[in-house]
Amino acid sequence: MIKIAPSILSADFSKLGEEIKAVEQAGADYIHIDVMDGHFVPNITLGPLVVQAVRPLTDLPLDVHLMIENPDQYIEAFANAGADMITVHVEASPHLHRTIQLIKKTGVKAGVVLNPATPANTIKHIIHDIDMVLLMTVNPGFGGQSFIKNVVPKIKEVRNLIDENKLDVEIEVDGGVNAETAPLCIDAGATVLVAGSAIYGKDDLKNAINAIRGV
Ligand SMILES: O=C(CO)[C@H](O)[C@H](O)COP(=O)(O)O
Ligand SMILES: [Fe+2]
Repeated sequence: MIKIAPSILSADFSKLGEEIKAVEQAGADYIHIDVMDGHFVPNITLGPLVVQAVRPLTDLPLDVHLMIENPDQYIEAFANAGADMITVHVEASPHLHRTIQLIKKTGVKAGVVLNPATPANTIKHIIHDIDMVLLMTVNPGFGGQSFIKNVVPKIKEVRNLIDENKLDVEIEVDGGVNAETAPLCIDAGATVLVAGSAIYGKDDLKNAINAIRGV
């Protein structure tokens, strides 16, 4: 079954609690939280305090996507705030193995994110150590951008890498995912789909989630 992770980046922050409960009731599997620092990406969003505030509002796993420089410095704070999985960008983590070990030491699931232009082979030597690969299908920094189709063959490459090694690693796709682009990701081997504008931009959240899931 394909999992859907609504991105709260597209939610109305003035009523974040209601927005999170609404997607949980509409069938979401994870809550995707986009952390941006204004350095690694040209936008600033939220930090551990918001994750801590969200934690008691839902039973769903909190999927924290760190788009920040020096992720090692903040991993413990996000884990303590209630993250269930933390993903870090390959491009922001020069000592990726160490960073993954730091995440695992806190007891949360660890994932690695690749920007659209970053090749699949950058995770070849870390794939045995992680729970999730997050493939960006937009350049990170903003919601509401268009899906970059040229990333689809990379989803297949990562799927092959995982299957060849008989690993239980999720492939998550993030950026421009909607009812039209989701089937491309699913056919290529993705198991978790992040969507912000294609869910929070719609009146009927349940229909929006089902349409992306392909139900
Ligand atoms: O990481 C992200 C942007 O950097 C967001 O998760 C992503 O953009 C979701 O928004 P949308 O579905 O509207 O593209
Ligand atoms: Fe994200």
